[in-house]
Amino acid sequence: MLFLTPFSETRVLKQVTMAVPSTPSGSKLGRPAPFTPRRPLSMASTSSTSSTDLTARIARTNSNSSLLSSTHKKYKAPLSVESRSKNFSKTKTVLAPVPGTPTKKEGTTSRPRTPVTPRRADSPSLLPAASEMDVSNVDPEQVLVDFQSVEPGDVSGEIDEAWLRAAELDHGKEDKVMVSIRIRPTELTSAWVPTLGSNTIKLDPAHAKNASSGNPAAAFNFDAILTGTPNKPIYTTVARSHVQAAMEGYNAVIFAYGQTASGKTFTLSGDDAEPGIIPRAMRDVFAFIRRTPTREYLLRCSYLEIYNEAIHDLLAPPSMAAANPVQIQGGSGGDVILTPLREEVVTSLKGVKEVLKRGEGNRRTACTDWNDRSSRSHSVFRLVVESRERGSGTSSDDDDEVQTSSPAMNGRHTPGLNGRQTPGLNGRQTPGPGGPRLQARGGRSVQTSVLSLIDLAGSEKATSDKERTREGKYINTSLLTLGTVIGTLADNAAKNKSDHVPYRNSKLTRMLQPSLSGNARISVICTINPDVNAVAESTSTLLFAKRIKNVQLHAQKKEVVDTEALIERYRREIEDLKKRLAEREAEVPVRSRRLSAREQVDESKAMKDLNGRIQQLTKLILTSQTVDEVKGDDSRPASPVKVDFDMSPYQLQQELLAARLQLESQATQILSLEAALTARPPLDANAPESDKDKLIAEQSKTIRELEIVVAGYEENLGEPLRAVREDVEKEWVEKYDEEVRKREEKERWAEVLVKELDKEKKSRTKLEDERRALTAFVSKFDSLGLGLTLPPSSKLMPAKPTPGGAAAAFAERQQAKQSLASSYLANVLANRKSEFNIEADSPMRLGGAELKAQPSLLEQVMPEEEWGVTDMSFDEIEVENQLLPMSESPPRAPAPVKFFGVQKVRGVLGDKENLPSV
Ligand SMILES: Nc1ncnc2c1ncn2[C@@H]1O[C@H](COP(=O)(O)OP(=O)(O)OP(=O)(O)O)[C@@H](O)[C@H]1O
Repeated sequence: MLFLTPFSETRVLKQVTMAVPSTPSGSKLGRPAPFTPRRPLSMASTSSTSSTDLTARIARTNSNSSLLSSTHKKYKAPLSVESRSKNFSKTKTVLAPVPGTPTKKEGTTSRPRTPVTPRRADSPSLLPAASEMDVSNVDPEQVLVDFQSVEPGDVSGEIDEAWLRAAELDHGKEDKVMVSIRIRPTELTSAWVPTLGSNTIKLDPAHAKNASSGNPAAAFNFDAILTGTPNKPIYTTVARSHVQAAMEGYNAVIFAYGQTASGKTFTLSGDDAEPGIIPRAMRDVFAFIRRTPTREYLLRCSYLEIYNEAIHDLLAPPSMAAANPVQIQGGSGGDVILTPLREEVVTSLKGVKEVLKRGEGNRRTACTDWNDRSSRSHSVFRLVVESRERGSGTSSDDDDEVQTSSPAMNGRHTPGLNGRQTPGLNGRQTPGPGGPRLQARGGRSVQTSVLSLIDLAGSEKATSDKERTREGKYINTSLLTLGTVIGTLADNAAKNKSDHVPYRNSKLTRMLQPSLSGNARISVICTINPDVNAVAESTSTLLFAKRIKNVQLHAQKKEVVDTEALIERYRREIEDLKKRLAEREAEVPVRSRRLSAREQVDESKAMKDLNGRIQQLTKLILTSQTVDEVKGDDSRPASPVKVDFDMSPYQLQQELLAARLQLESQATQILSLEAALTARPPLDANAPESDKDKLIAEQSKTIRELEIVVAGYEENLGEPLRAVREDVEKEWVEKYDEEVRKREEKERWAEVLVKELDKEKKSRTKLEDERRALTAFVSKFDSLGLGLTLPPSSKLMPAKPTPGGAAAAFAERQQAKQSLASSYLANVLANRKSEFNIEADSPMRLGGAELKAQPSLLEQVMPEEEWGVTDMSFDEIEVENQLLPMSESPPRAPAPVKFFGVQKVRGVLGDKENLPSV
């Protein structure tokens, strides 16, 4: 059995590496993997080892293995001569030195620089550009594995039936992470004291001073404390039950955690002599299939590594892997999708070995101060297990039968054998995440689970090599994040909290998110180096182990059912139930006579249950059909792998949108149905027809009564109220119209008035100007001694001039004229008022008092001194008044006065100078 690089190859590599230490690509094989000096290559290479030494070491190894937990006390290490010599035939130390004791090679100031093993250059034999077993190139139906196809040689000959039964009971028992400690054997003094019976480990008090953290005296308790070199007891104790769980449909994760050189890779991968958990798990997978004749399996492997926070596909050709680093995407239901990640279908143990060998060859390892072949990356080997009940071979299980009986599939479901094509393959080399899957069909559901086997890179102190130090930083950071995530999860579980878990802080934790969140069975093997100089690191590892023990799990099986078959099953059940119900109902009259009251109640309850179940199934059918309608041609609802990855992003978006709309309309439909259900009359669905008729009659009666009430209201109460309302409305409409009319009139009146006032203002201004001119003229006239006074009663007497007489006459005449104008205006206003029908008490009233309240310019009498005259001939006033055209508006009245006055003066003066022009 070869899972790792054959020794012969390693030896060649050793020579090449040592000859050309600084040119990794100088190897003919293109794989300058560093030689592990402490690992003997073969018996021939251990000539310095005496047979006495060898015997002693074998004895010690066996005693180590006896330190296993009680479950495996009787384990007998099956070490081959080769493996014994490999592990224990060194001249001085068997094991690699550990951190804290980096025994650098004597006489060398620095060890030969050993770069990290580059990704292997393409070797045609090992790295086909595209594997034929790549899942994108095969029809899943043609590569199924079942109990008949498993080669007898692929099955472990060491299966212990008793243990298997125990494992079956054990693997799903607890919703806790299984945590085991493996102490690497040492020839030096061990700082740790394991108590295997109670599965505890504590620090030897003599070395307590070396502990940097925690309580040095505290004993740690775990699920198993493991010692020794043999890997088989390790596998059976920490991994087998989880492998079994994965085969039964649960996700399972097994990982090794510990400081560098503590034995993680040895535990996971092992070597030829001591195959580790991965090869043993693969053997067990086929053993499980062989003893499960009821199911058929599709097995897909992937292998990746996380190096310096980048994910590399170890199964892809290096050039392709380097160009396309694997990305993590969020999938449905909290899953993560790794893409592009090659998955290879395996049908035999040989196939798995090839895949493992290829992946191992591409891993990055390097010589560090503590480990000659230290893993510089976290490696994850994943086996996706899809299984389905085997068809019985009857026509109902055949694909063709399913096709004809499943219209919803529209012929697009994966066909079976006979050379039919898996849809979407068509030579595609890079399928979407996961590629084609096993289809649920013929009523046979598909279970899917993932078994992840993880070899973490080891935590370490700074090394003497810059490149290694850089890697170490990435390694330590991601391990630190893992610790934080575990710590938070444990804390959340212990205190019933839901604090944010920083999964996204590293690729490792992001990838492990679905498992760490609980949907997986997890087994952790914490490896420790018992050397006294590594106490601090070992304590840290034990504290991590303690924390992860508290993480709560709740792994669920993932099963995809064939909806068509399910619906058919429901339909059959409904038919059956209806038949039973009808039979019971037919018996009711006869039986009810025989049954007691109590029995009758039970009988009715039983019938109610039957009816309830029928309804439930009908609902399930409706739901399933709706899902199928949404998916169109899909037989696997709720499975993300049904997306056609050939579709453009736009098409996908359209599909998504359509699905969302469909969902929304369904949600609305559900709401309205629920509302209808709530509003439904409270009649039991099982009630006899007579009860239903009674209820309907009652409701009809109620409706009629309500109708009468409504009609009565109309007749008795409604009509008078309506009449009153109409009267009131009519009355108020009239009043309202009247008010509107009045208001409009008043507005018109106001407009006229404003115009009149405007006119008056203009004429007054004009008059004022004239008056000033005349005043000036009269004053001048008087100053010349030409003023005259007319005797009050004698019209015939000639005028006798007196000083200031003209001014006085003028003032008098002006006053008379003003009073005349005022009375004229009052007349006009009064006429207009009656014309516009303005009431005496109307607020719009502008004539009379209001008009007087606003003193007219005509009424403002010029002060006496301005005029300079106080007297004016009555005749003149009279004449002047006679000349006033009463029919005209007042502003025009002063014009003749002015004209008269000036003419008269001119007549007297005979067109003398200084008369103002007008
Ligand atoms: N239980 C064991 N019995 C015998 N040899 C062991 C055991 N554990 C580890 N070794 C040896 O110790 C050396 C270092 O082990 P390994 O490479 O597995 O350590 P590691 O923890 O994976 O280190 P790193 O993190 O640096 O990769 C190897 O030579 C391995 O063979």
